[in-house]
Amino acid sequence: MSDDAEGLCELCKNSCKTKCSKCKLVYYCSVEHQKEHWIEHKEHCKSYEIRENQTLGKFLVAKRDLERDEIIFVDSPLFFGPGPYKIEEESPFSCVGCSKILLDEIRSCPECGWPACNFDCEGLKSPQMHGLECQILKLKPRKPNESDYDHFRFDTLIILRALFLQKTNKKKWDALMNLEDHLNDRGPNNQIFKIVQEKVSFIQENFIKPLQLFEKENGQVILPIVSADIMHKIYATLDVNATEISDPVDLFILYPTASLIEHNCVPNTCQIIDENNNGYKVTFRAAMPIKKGEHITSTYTNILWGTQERRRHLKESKYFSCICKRCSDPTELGTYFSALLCLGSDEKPCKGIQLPTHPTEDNCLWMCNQCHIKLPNKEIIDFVSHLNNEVNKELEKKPQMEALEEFMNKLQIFLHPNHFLMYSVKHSLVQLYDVNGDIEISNAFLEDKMKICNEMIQLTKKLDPGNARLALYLAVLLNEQSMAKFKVLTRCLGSTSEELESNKELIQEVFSLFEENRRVLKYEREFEAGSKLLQVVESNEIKFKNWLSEHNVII
Ligand SMILES: C[S@@+](CC[C@H](N)C(=O)[O-])C[C@H]1O[C@@H](n2cnc3c(N)ncnc32)[C@H](O)[C@@H]1O
Repeated sequence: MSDDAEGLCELCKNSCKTKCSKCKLVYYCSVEHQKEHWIEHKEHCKSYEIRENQTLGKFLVAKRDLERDEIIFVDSPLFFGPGPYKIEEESPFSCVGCSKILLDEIRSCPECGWPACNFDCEGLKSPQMHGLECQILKLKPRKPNESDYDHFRFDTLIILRALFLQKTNKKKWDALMNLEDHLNDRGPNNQIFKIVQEKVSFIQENFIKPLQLFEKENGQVILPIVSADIMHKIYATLDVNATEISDPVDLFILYPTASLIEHNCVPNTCQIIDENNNGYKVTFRAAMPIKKGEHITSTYTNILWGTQERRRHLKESKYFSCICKRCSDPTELGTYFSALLCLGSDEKPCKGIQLPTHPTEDNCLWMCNQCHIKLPNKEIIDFVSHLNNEVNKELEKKPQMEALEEFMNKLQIFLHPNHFLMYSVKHSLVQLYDVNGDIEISNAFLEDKMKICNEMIQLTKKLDPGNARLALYLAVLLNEQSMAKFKVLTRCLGSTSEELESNKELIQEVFSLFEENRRVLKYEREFEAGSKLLQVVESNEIKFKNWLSEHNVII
């Protein structure tokens, strides 16, 4: 890449203008000099660097300004496998070789007998998948009356795959051993330690003991390090660092570089995992411009939860207290995503807003911004958790529009219109406000729909300005808004071309919404839900264009 700046060629130190196109940080006077210098430069050819401090441990920082959408890095897994906690007797088995769900005929690995999609599935031989663990699995005798689910313990596979790294890839093993594990936070008395201990005992009894017997009989050591401690460490490392995917299969994937990215409740990167025969490589892109020196962040929690819920989840699962800008601000960056309405008292009714006084302090008081009445945190937590259950129950019923509207009206007595529970109800509701159905709808109805869509669009953009996590949510809203505005056009205008011409602004707005939606779905289109939604958006756009041309509107 060339720009106006000049620098010295990394090899010959002559002045030149061409930069390394990958890291864009160093200059080369010629392709030859770049090639010659590659072995030395390779290690540093990155647009980020790893730093470390007391609070965060290791983290990534931009070495130069990064543009929105720019790829920051592509990471290959250290290893991956079925989730280590899941044993669901009702769910179908997946192939031990390629992880494909086995819905039809179940075949078996010819060596160990574990479920497989086909005898010649490539994953059965692959050392990253089943190739190595097979030699241990086949040593486990099947007990009389043991059910398939008790015998084929898919939850243990990922631990065996991790243990094999000590043998097959020292660099990956060292990387695994060096990741944060928070083992000190998982003392013998806590719940997670007990759950893991049960699994470790199972692995030791059923796989390690037979393995060690085999090793003794054959005078060879297959796996030198197999202690309970090392297994606890692997479980803990997975809990803190692994990326979980559930579609199309449930997998835990551990990445060496992605594991170092720090958490932020407003992430500045988005990640895409390539699930198509590419060994689950992950690509991290800048979701917004990132300035040189800024931290590169991702999110470990659900950004559609309120601050209390996110912080509790992070504390329990990742062992740290988030103090990001969103968590530190009682209004959550002006979104009021956790705000409640103050009811005041019989004598003094109040229409103020209840907010946490110090959101990053556990158990802080909540205070009304008008009457200043204070409420204990516990009371708020219990109340919101009760409402949360009610919302889940209501949405599970897949209610009709009127029922959901009634439910929302009850909720809005207590909750700020932007509260996260209102968000999930309204997001469902706007999709039920059907503008193209058989029932004739009123103008007021259309106005309501557009108002809610607009508020929700603005709110979603504030919560996730880079579309790093909420692209699908935003795309649904943009689509609903475009269809509502389209309906308005068909309504408020007659069918003469002059009348339509006079409403060019609205036509332009509909086009802008379609265009924005295609941008928002740019990366989501790779996945089933995103590609389906994009098809809907594109077909709506065609309908709109056809309608315009039927009415002789020149765009
Ligand atoms: C996936 S690891 C990230 C890499 C880790 N910092 C390391 O040194 O290996 C997650 C851990 O990093 C730390 N961490 C990440 N984001 C943080 C944040 N925003 N505030 C405090 N600690 C954070 C926590 O210890 C967390 O459990």
